[in-house]
Amino acid sequence: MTNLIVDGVSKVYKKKTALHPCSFEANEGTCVVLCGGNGAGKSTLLQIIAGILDPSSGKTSINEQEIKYAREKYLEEIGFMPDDFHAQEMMTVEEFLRFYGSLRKVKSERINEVMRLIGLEGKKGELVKSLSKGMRQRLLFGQSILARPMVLLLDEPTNGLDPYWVNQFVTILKEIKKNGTIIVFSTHMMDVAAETGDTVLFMKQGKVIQTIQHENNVEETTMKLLKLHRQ
Ligand SMILES: Nc1ncnc2c1ncn2[C@@H]1O[C@H](COP(=O)(O)OP(=O)(O)OP(=O)(O)O)[C@@H](O)[C@H]1O
Repeated sequence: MTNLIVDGVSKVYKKKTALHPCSFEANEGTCVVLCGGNGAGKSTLLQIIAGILDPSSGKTSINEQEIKYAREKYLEEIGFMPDDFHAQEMMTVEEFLRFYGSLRKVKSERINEVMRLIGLEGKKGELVKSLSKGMRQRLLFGQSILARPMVLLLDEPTNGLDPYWVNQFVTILKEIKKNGTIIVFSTHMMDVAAETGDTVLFMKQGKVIQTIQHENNVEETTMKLLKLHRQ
């Protein structure tokens, strides 16, 4: 059974603490959502789990493989969607997916399947730089799921999506969860958090101030989260 353990990870930049020690566990087929206002520490935590940032303390492991001792094995299990593009603006949509697919030996059929799933088949010859914000988000999301990772990490995947694609995104996540993947993602959309999260971690100033175990009442969870935002 796949299992992700985040054990006391923190991040300090010079004198600033971006993330206080944070711990949680997630099992196969479950979703942990990170909520909280700007600067709460969500991206920092995701980047540490993704192996992009080194924590100042603590450790993360997937199936008992700790990143520090089995980096390659650990990273093989991860799909990561960053919050924006960094360098691939001059690739076409198809080139972008094929490039990332080749890094993980993804078959051509899977690349076409993902292109259809994210609704960008008709845009496959267009340059990334010419895409709208929502289309870019869909492409970044597509890249993260290409290799059907065991652990899927998504930084603000709903940013810029129109209501149709927010809905599609929720449907796709539920399917991915059914296949056993562990999902951890951040969002400012409380209803999406309540709809998809088995656990919601509400963060403020680098600390998890509340952990909500979602028990199928989407409205109640949404209201709880909105209340926390107002505090
Ligand atoms: N490279 C860095 N150097 C110094 N401080 C940083 C650095 N990166 C992030 N921070 C600080 O760490 C804190 C947490 O930032 P983070 O990006 O993790 O928040 P977030 O919850 O993802 O916010 P948002 O919702 O705005 O994306 C912020 O106060 C931010 O200014």
